[in-house]
Amino acid sequence: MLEIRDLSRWLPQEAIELYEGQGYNELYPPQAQAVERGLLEGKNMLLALATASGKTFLAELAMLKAALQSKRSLYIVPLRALAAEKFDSFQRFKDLGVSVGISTGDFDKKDERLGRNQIIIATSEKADSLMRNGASWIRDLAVLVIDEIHLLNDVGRGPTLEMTITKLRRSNSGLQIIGLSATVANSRELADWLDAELVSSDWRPIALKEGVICKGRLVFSDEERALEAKKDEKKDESIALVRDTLSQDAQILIFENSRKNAEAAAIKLSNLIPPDPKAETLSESILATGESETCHRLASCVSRGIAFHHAGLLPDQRRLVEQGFRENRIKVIASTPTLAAGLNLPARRVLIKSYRRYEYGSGMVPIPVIEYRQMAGRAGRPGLDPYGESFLMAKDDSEMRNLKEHYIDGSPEEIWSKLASESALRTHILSTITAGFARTEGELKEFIATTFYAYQQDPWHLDAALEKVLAFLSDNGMIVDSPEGDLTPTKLGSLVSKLYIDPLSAVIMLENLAEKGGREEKNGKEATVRKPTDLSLIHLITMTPDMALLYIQSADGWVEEFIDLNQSELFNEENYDYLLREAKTSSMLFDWIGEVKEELISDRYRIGPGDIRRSAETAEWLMHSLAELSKHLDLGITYRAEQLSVRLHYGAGQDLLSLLDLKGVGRVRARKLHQSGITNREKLKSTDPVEIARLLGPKIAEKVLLQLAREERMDGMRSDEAIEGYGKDGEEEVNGITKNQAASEAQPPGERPPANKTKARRSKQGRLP
Ligand SMILES: Nc1ncnc2c1ncn2[C@@H]1O[C@H](COP(=O)(O)OP(=O)(O)OP(=O)(O)O)[C@@H](O)[C@H]1O
Repeated sequence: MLEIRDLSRWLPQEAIELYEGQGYNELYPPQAQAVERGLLEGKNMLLALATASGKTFLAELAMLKAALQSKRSLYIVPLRALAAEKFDSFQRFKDLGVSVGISTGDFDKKDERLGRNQIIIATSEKADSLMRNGASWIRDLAVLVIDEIHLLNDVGRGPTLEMTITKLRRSNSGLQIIGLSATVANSRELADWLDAELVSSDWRPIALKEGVICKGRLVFSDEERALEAKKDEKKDESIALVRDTLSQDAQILIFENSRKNAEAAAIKLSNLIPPDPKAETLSESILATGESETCHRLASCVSRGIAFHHAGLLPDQRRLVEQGFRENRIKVIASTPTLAAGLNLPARRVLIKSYRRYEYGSGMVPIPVIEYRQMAGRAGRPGLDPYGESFLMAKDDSEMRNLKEHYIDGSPEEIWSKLASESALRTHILSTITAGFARTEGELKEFIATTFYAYQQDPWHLDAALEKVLAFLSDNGMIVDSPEGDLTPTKLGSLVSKLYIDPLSAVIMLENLAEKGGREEKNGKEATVRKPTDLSLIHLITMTPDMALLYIQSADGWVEEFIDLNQSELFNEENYDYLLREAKTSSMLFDWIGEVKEELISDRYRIGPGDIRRSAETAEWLMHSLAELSKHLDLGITYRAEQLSVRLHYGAGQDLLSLLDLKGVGRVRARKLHQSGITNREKLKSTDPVEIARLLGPKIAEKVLLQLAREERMDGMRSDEAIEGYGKDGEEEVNGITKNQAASEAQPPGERPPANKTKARRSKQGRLP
């Protein structure tokens, strides 16, 4: 047994007291094992432990020890929501004099200042982009923590994570790597790749009883209980389970396999429970986040202590639901599996309503055991529950036996590197070359040989793909590939890598712009050479593999009409199915910048407000990239594309641009000012503060006036940082428009709906090398 105070060998008394103050007395057995195996002596560690078994605490110890020796740590997480959760949690280290930074935003920034912190939290995409953009501190790390490292197995996120780890290991000598993982079948292999000690265990601080609900029974391996169901609950036993849970004054998380089912389940359950005064204020806070139908539905459920949770919600809405559940104001959450991915949100009970999930191209498929465990492992709140219970649902005894055998008694799967995909290689090979990790083909192969992919399987599989990717990069002017095997990045290659876009996206943008301009000559016809319109530029970015497109549904007949009407503004897309999806997505983005109300967009395109924001963020980032490409290649659309990028950020019209980057003034308030004749900043500065307060309300008005006063003072002496990257070609300064500084949360590709699918479709179009 190892007590917290025994850690004084490595950590100062204040750190020990901080944990003791939180109620920690002794280390959990796997934690003690990790310390005994050298966690605090700089050893690399792979901690393959059960959900909620205290992995983060071990990472904290290693990072604190480094910080107190003035060394820096990087903590990589898969999701922005998780980054925010860790950032909030690590704030308590401030009392020890340890500063914590977070970076999840713009992909083409160096974020040099972040290096002043001793602990830095970033998503894997952001860490990758920081390396591409040459942040110096990222080559001076003592500890690297990789949360959810088993995501190396994920087609979307895995390759970026794998390349980021490989590069960080190469550029930081003496780096201590700590991988936090779910239990996986080949954890030994992963540990060996990392040169790490393996601590693997199923130990949990709270016992977990795993069962199956079948025909009115709760069946566990050692006992069986009857589930009391009312007559009308026989068809849906989940209702009986929720009622039973609520009668014990406990909370339950229900995992559904689609957003629709999650919402339907919450609505159905909320009809069973009377309004709860404790949840009323929370419901009001949710209503204040938006006006969409989804928001109203959520607020109505929450008023009865029930919620749904999925990626179609706005981040604020998700946060309120999570917080409400932690504070026990919400008793039931019906969620898609997003909630299982690492958020610290335990409940007494977990119900996995369907073990099947829809997968594009394969139909309904059973979820992996790893995923089942992540969901089931949310059951049981340390210190609060005597034990946790999780349930699967079976329609008959045979299904029950299968579920028991496969999920409850079965072993988790192995994880496999997903690096070999051509689209992943295209972007990562370019960044490997531009960031100086490989200057020749030989060095590139040597670099690849240090990846998890090469550790698991013979890298010759990669050779053919590598050749193709190098040919693509060289044919498209991103690298110079000499006959001697030297690989030199071009200016274009470096720019594309720094912008953090798929090289194929850049090629699609550049080829289409060139074609449009040259159409007259190319076809030998009397066609007018048109200047791309705003819609053209929006369509152009939706043609790239970096943009996740909306799907076409049966009610979308209008999209064909949209295409016919706007034919002259759309670029040439050979595949009609893609054209339909691109047109639908472009139309949605066009509505967004045309200030169409969010709830109308939600209804028209049948997407959640969270989806609108995510699409807009991705579009903003791609449009900014287009502007940068234009700036460097003199394409003549820099100014327009940059303005469009800002409009995509705010979802607002061109005429509001000079008002939009005032903090607290969104598109609605900016329009209000504009309609009252205050059409720009100068006019705002000369408006009577009383009038501003009347239009914006006193609080926002005060904020705005303060900003204006600060601006006056700063006039003429804007800091270099504030205008970084701007005014380089003179264009940007025409209207005094400043950089959209608020656009700091561009969407990491890993959080978009499966980019690999969008990428795959491009190869079908024959655009790949
Ligand atoms: N030794 C300990 N004594 C008391 N509480 C602890 C101890 N270690 C961790 N905890 C608490 O247990 C909870 C779960 O810990 P933690 O979040 O570190 O688990 P995890 O394994 O990282 O979870 P996840 O699988 O969700 O990533 C936290 O509330 C944490 O404060």
